[in-house]
Amino acid sequence: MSDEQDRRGAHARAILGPEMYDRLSKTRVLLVGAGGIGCELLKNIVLTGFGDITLLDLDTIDLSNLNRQFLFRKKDVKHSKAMVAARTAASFNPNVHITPIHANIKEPQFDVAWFRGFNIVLNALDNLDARRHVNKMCMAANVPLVESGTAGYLGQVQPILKDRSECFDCVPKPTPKTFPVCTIRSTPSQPIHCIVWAKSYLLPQLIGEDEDAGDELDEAERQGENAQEIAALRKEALAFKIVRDAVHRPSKDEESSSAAKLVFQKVFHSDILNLLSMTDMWRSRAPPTPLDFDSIRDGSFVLQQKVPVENGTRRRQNGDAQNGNGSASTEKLLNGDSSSAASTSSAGLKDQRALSLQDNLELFISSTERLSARLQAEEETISFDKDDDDTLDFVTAASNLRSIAYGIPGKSRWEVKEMAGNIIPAIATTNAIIAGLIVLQALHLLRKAYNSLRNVHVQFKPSMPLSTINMCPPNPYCGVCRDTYTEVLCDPARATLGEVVEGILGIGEGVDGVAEKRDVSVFEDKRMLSDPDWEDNFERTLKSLNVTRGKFLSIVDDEGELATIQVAIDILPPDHPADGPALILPSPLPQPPKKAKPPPASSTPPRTALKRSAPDDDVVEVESPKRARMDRESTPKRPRTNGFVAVPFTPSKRRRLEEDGLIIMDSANEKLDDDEVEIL
Ligand SMILES: Nc1ncnc2c1ncn2[C@@H]1O[C@H](COP(=O)(O)OP(=O)(O)OP(=O)(O)O)[C@@H](O)[C@H]1O
Ligand SMILES: [Zn+2]
Repeated sequence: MSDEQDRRGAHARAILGPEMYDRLSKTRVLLVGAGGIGCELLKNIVLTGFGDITLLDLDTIDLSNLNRQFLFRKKDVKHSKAMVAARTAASFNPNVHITPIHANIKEPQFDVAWFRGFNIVLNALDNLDARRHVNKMCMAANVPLVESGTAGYLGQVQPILKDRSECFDCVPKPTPKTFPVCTIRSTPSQPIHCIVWAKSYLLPQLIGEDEDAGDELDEAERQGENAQEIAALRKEALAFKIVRDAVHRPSKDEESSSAAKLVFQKVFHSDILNLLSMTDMWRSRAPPTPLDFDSIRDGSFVLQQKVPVENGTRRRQNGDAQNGNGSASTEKLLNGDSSSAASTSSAGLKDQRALSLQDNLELFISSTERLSARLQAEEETISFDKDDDDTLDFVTAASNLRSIAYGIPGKSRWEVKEMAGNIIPAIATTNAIIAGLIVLQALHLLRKAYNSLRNVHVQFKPSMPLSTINMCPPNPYCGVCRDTYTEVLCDPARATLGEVVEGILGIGEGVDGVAEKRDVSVFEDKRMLSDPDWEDNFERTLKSLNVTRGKFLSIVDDEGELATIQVAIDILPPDHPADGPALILPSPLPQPPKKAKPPPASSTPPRTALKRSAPDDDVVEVESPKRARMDRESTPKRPRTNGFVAVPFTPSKRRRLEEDGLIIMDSANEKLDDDEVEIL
């Protein structure tokens, strides 16, 4: 060791002890995420002396990151986070080797074998999906993981070690705020309902990936779904196609606001008139008011209903603070006096300014025109991004217009950004504290000092900012870490599903001590690929079933006696002869233990556990003809809507809305599950 190296590491060596310090220089660590926590953590592990760091992030640097992601400078904006962070941090300690990767951790090349190449994984992510994925890969590869997260002043660090501690999925995560779709679709009563509508329903349908519903409806008709419903869906799909086409290809001759006008008249006028015709719906709630494009523009529009006044911006917006005349001024302002709104709020930032009805209409027109121009230029579809001004303006304007129609207070662009983007202001200090705690837990894991491991929480309590919880053993019903993990090396273009499944179960030719055939179902994620009475896919190659490198086949015991086997699909070694076998099975074959008996009916197992392993899980995606068969046989028919929602959703729309956290209720009387929150 050089003299400089010696001096540089003197403190870390004294604190960690020479043995641990020397080990760290050879420790291979994967750090996933180079954002708020990731930057702090990279600095920590570089200075502590972790010698071999792989840093992975999919994103590029945004201006808004610079206030806390201190490894980045203004000149780095739009460059890869992983690359820039690695370059900056490398200069802190020349003894450390950092490999930056600009990619999504879910990509297939980051398979189980790749994960196994690390001694420890540190998560510095910001979303559930990626966290779950890394957790599962670490369970499969049996690599210790430190999971972390912050939200404003709150933070959490969770060390995870297979078979010794709870994994990330042992405890079900609370579902993010959810809203019954009928509330979003027809009966909003809060600003957030209108924001969700604009962001998750209108915007995707207008400029997003909403595919042509025609084929889906044809299929639904063939499967005998209610004809009246299908007809209503077709009519609605056609009406929307006209406005969608207008935005994608506005006609050159007409005035430039014509596409925006078409959309406006459909969603804020015709659709509202339609809803009003369902008189039952408005017996116990205030009916909405249809808006009118031309009369709002020329200032002659008169809004019949009063919009309730909310504190803060709304009060200023309505001019009440100035003239103290509540409802009269509300009406005047909503009907178009935008100049007064602008002048009364001139003290605030532009984005915090309250918007009048006319302001919102103008913003709606201009943002629709901007989005339309982008669609005609090079972008095929555009999705919501809080940092994309055009989509944010559109959602701001559309949600406010809807709010006005329903007599709900409006929101400033600033507030819409916060609500639509689910933004909790990031606090640099919380990230720094959490990053320090991650290193402490990582050191316990590397030292195998398992009794010292703790879940640590940073809390908003000045008298006790940190609290710790002793490690809990895994949840015996967890559908992730209680599974048995194994791996096959194969050429997915040649290996068949049957060869893999029967090979893993020890059935068939060439296997010593032929095993008794067990009844199993096979899944890839939530797609069912076979069950004991339906093995048609056994002849098909993995590739043809889209089961490729990085994915898992789940072999589920139909009796529910044995743990599920998760088979990771990996590629053949590079020196494998081209004419060699298409499949290398693990040796010894996995021996799944007996599954823990489910708890009594009153204490239902965690939702996530059920979601992962239950063979009768809902199958939603239809990806192959085989799957269509599966869907027909096992998915109960959707009950008829009772007229509460004017037009039901096509299956793909339902799926997307559900992914956005919306619960689709087929009837107004349907009850939400315990872990779902209805925002009233
Ligand atoms: N699947 C993934 N693969 C790789 N990196 C990911 C993945 N998902 C999220 N990340 C990265 O994790 C990091 C999380 O950091 P952070 O929470 O500070 O988010 P941010 O996007 O930098 O900031 P903000 O969301 O507050 O604007 C981000 O840099 C993000 O790109
Ligand atoms: Zn678990």
